Amino acid sequence: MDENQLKNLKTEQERVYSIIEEIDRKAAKWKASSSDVGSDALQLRKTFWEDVTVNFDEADDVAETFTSIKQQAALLSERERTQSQMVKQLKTLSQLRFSPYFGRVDFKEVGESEAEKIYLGIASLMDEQEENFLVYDWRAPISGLYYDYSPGPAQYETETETIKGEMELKRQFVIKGGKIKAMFETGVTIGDEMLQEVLGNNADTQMKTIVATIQKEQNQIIRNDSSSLVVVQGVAGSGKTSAAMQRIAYLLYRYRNIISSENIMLFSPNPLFNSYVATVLPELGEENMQQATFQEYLLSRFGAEYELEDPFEQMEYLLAAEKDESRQERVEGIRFKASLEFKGLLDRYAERLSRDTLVFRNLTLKKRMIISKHEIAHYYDSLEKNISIPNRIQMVKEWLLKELKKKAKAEQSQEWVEKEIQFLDKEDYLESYKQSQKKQGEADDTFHDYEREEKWLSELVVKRRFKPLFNLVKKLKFINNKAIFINFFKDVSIQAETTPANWSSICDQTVSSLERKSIRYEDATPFLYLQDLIEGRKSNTSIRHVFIDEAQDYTPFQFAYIKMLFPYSKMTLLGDINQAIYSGPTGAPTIFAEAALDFGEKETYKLTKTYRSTRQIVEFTRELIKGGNLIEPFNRNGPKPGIVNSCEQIEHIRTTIELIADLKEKGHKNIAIICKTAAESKDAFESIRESHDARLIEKGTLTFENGINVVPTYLAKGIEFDAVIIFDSSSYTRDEERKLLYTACTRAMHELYILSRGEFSPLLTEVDEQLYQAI
Ligand SMILES: Nc1ncnc2c1ncn2[C@@H]1O[C@H](COP(=O)(O)OP(=O)(O)OP(=O)(O)O)[C@@H](O)[C@H]1O
Repeated sequence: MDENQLKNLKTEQERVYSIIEEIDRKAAKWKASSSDVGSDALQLRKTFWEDVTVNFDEADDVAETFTSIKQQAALLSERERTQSQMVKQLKTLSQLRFSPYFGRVDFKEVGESEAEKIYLGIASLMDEQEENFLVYDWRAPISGLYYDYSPGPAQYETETETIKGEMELKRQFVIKGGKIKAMFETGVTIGDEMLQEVLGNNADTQMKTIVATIQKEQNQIIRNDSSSLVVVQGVAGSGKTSAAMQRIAYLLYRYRNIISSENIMLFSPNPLFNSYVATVLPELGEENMQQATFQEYLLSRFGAEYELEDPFEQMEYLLAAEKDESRQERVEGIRFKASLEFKGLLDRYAERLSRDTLVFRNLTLKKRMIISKHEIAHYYDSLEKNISIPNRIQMVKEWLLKELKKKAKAEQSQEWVEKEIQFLDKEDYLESYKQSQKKQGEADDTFHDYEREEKWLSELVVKRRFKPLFNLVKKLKFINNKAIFINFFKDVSIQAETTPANWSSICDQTVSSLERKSIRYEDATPFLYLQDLIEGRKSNTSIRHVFIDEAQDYTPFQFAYIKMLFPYSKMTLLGDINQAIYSGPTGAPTIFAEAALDFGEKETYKLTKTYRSTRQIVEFTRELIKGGNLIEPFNRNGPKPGIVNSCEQIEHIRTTIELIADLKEKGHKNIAIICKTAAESKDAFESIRESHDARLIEKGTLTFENGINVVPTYLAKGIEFDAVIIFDSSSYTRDEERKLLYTACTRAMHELYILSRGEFSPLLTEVDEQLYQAI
């Protein structure tokens, strides 16, 4: 370091110290007022009832009591809210105290004589007078300069105008515990040195924030606030998930008075992924968004009534099943059912249904018919055909509720009711007595006590018995959606141009599985779509922004359905067509099909630079896919991938065990043995468990832990490991398994090894031998 650099470092460190002093001053002040608010809230809770005027004597008094309670509750909740905001602010202050900022730009605005020094951190910090920013939030408009420009002419947008000027300096810091550990002047891209340092670290079971090193092209995605649909097609490891997480943080900041974390929804690829990204937003001082897998949504809709296949089971079938006629039919079915043409067929069918009748279910009680499906159909058919199906359904519902009430009343005199009264609890008798006493005071006193109680009890018995029926009707379960869906497949006359030639066999397959109450993954979304066309579903208005990660795994049909569920939401899709492991074995269209993305204002971004893996791993993995030469590695070095071609089973296991020991020895904390299927994973796990403390990851697993994880590819999606061992390349033989192998290999950050239990995969034979080491 030369003298000048030393001087700069000293000045910057002094500034850090002065910032920490300010943070401490603020923290002390806030702590004091937070404990005031805290004790206020505590006191309020303690004395809640003392300050409330409680009087139930007259109607007016009751109203007054109610208002008084409401006021007191509002006061308490306001204090509690302030208190929780203060706790949050104190937490942010303590994060800032550890590392107040990571970047600085000196920007001289046109017309100004001096450049302003802009320091960027995870949150803003004002000076004591609350006049000047000591640190700018990385999401503030002015902070855009840091991500988008190198020293020279630069500009940023505020809500109303473009501010132009000259960037005189751009500097990066690594500050830990209030000490500057490193400081670089940076050029066009944000510090290679800093990225080297970040990316060279061990993989973690939790994703990290990247705010200090966001790249220009990622920044555009993060800060796009004009498009209704943002589509990111980025290669493996290009920072799609990272960009999504920082984008959420950005939107929460940019629209902080309009949206909060509850208004943002992230569809993630598997339950493990939820925990993988769980700490990113809290690290940035924000709360986590809503998060679910699409399968979780489907399950919540189908409930326990059906056996619902998940995408993993579907894939396991496709990978393992013999290539016979039945598999071929299923493949063609999956392909067609993924398409918008198929959705069009369901629309046509629903249109036809609106002129026809629907299929209903009998309403029965203990096998006794209460209202038959024919009666329901009769009422439904009597309604005007030009009323929409969902509206007619609502009318049927109202009618059924009334009918049920009548039936329930008539039921009270039945013999079974009297019998059942004898089995009621003591509490019920007591309650009937109380009710009867209450009634005694009222005008009509035609009953004797006994009769009054008896009446009340028989009402109770019938009400309890009828309750499930009322619930069923309220949930529209009187519609036989399964039969309506089956009828669609039975009527093969409804066809599109793209309907496969063997459509009628596909339909037979579908019907037979539906009749067993088993819903295949490819049928789940179409089933719900048709159900929603019939029942009419209230769209979700609270979600304002939907993110879909690993978007390539969604079909155009599923995306259209998601759009229907969230009609008022903006969407951000992030995916990589080369990792489309579900559509790989079937050739089904993905969300990236042009028609699927026909959507208002759309912006598409392509990310071709990859950050996760070393240059050597990227140079190897990109050979596995078509068009891989466009993938640009980040220049970080490591050993070339190793390929071990062992044939014997015993030798294969011995090599795996030794390799894991080697990787552990080298200090890798997070090692994955990636397998093609769940069965292979089990097998691999059994083979190594005696020698190594490993963990088998299955679809029910909720978190990754550091150590040795044995995992099928589809559960390793979106996640990364220090070192990856592909357990058996010989199981990837078909071209359609290319994406699966590519996805598995691209999980590696520092080291990649490929083992084979027999001949190594033909998909690897085309790879240039220079790019790997044969071991
Ligand atoms: N700008 C950046 N600064 C620092 N690290 C980055 C940056 N961009 C990406 N990374 C790192 O690269 C790795 C891959 O990022 P991420 O998982 O977001 O990529 P992805 O495109 O979603 O990958 P995949 O599609 O393979 O799952 C992560 O370790 C992430 O922290």
